[in-house]
Amino acid sequence: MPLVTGKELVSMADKGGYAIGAFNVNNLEIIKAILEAAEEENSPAILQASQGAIKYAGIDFISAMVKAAADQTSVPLALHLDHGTSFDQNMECIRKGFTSVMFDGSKYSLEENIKRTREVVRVGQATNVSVEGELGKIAGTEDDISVDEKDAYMTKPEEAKKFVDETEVDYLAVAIGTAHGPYKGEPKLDFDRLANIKKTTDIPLVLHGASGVSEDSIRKAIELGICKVNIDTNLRQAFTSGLKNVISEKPEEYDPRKLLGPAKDNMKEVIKEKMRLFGSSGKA
Ligand SMILES: O=C(CO)COP(=O)(O)O
Ligand SMILES: O=C[C@H](O)COP(=O)(O)O
Ligand SMILES: [Zn+2]
Ligand SMILES: [Zn+2]
Repeated sequence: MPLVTGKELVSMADKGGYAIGAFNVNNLEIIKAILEAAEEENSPAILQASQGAIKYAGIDFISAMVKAAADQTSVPLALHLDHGTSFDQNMECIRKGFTSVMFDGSKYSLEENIKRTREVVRVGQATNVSVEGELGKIAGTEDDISVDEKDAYMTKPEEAKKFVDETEVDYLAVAIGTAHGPYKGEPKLDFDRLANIKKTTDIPLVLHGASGVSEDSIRKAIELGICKVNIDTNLRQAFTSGLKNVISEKPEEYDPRKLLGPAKDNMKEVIKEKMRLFGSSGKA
């Protein structure tokens, strides 16, 4: 079926008490892994393109591949821009068929973030494309942030209310203790903060940096209002370990399809596990 909006999927999850997996895509094999997982689990899914994906594959290529893939699929899928950096990039993605975008204004002051995010939301509302905003800073695990800084980076519930009211974003990415990339230990999430943000904003919330967060913490975060869970690192790890295995088992193999196929299948299994954990399996 044709791509659906992100809001359609995420709002249903919000009402149903589950979350939609938003998986980062960079190439054909990753797109296929998500598609096959979604079909086999009868699950909706969001495919998202990061800044790195745009540099690697390009907006046109990603958009064409994902649209073609969705047309062959019987479950609802959305195509989302992950951590969009500028108004222009958001507009290009809207023009090229993305059904959801993100303006990440987390590096700006609250007022500036509101102003810039609002501009994107206005176009999103006019074109029926969903918009995600980010408040608080979701850093990388390698960013070496002190405990004090961590606290300052977290999303403040009262600011979240103002941000959501004034921008009218469809969903909000919150900083509650997760970070992008592989964790050294187990991250501790600030569940009280999450519950407060949900209470004051009452909109679908997004968890970034969810790879490596324990299953219990993910379940609890979903119970408290997370409706979109972003996963990239765990997919990369699954693909690469699958690839390494097949290369070591068949060192003479020279056909890329015979190396990338098993890597894709390994990634697919991880995606299916995530769909079951998020509760989106059977919800297509
Ligand atoms: O938040 C993400 C993409 O926006 C993904 O984070 P991870 O790579 O930590 O899973
Ligand atoms: O948001 C972070 C994602 O893991 C994407 O990272 P990337 O820009 O290296 O593709
Ligand atoms: Zn960010
Ligand atoms: Zn992210």
